[in-house]
Amino acid sequence: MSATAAQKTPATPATELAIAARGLSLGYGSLPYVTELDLEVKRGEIVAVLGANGAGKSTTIMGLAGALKPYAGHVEINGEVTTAPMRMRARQGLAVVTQERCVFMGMTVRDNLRAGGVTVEAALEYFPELEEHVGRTVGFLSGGQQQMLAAARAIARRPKILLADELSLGLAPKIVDRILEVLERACREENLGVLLVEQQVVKALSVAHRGVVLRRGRLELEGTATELKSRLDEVQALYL
Ligand SMILES: Nc1ncnc2c1ncn2[C@@H]1O[C@H](COP(=O)(O)OP(=O)(O)OP(=O)(O)O)[C@@H](O)[C@H]1O
Repeated sequence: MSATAAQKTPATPATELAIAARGLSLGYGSLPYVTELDLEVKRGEIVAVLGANGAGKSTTIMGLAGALKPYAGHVEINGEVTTAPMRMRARQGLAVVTQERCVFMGMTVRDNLRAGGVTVEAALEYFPELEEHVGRTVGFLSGGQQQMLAAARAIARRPKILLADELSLGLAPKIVDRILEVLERACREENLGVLLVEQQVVKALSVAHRGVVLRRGRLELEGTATELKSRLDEVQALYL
C-alpha cells in the first residue's frame, strides 16, 4: 500500500446498500432466462458472480446496469428502486466495465480519460503504469493496457458501484492481478461496491468478500468467499 493510501481513513464496515436485485427476472425472448434473482452488494464490498458459460452472469450485469428491462422484480441503487436507463444510472453512481473494454481505439489515452470526464492525474493514481502511454493512441496499446485504461477511467470517476464483467478475459495473469488489486483498493479506500463477474473461480474468491453461483439463470449457491472456497467441489459441480 502506498503512503497516501495508508493515511486514508479505512472504509466503514459494509452495511450501506450499493446495488440490489429483488426478484429480478431478465432475458431476451418471450421468457426470462435469469429468474427471480435476489442479490445485494454493499458499499465497500466485492461480490463475485460465478457460473459456467451461459449461466446468466452478463445478463445479470445488463439488468443491473439498466440495459435490459426486467420481466419481473426490480433493481435498487443506494437503497432506492430504480427504473432509470443506463446513462442515468451513471449519475446515481454506477459504473460498468466489460470485457469489451469500451475504449476509443483511435484516441489517445489522455483523450479517452477526458472523454470519460476524468483527469489524467486521477487515473494515474490507480494505474501509474499508464503514465508513459498517456500520449499514445489506444489502438496501439496491449489488451492489458487497454483494460487498465478502461478500469482507470471508470474508477477515477469515484463511482459508488462498479459492475465488472469478465475483465480478465484474454489477459495475462499479472495484469488480472493488478486490476483486481486496484478494485480491492478502491473498495477499501473509496467504499466502492463491486459486483465482479469472473470465470476464474479461485481468483475471484481471493478478492471477493462474498460470492454467488448462477446456473442456467438461477442462483444456486451463495456464501462468504471463505465458505465458498471451502466448498470448491460444490461450486465447480455447478459448472457442469
Ligand atoms: N443478446 C442476446 N440475445 C439473445 N440471447 C442472449 C443474448 N445474450 C445472451 N443470451 C443468452 O442468454 C443466456 C445467458 O447468457 P449470458 O451471456 O448472460 O451468460 P454468461 O454467464 O455471462 O456466460 P459467458 O461466461 O459465456 O459470458 C445464454 O443462453 C445466452 O445464449
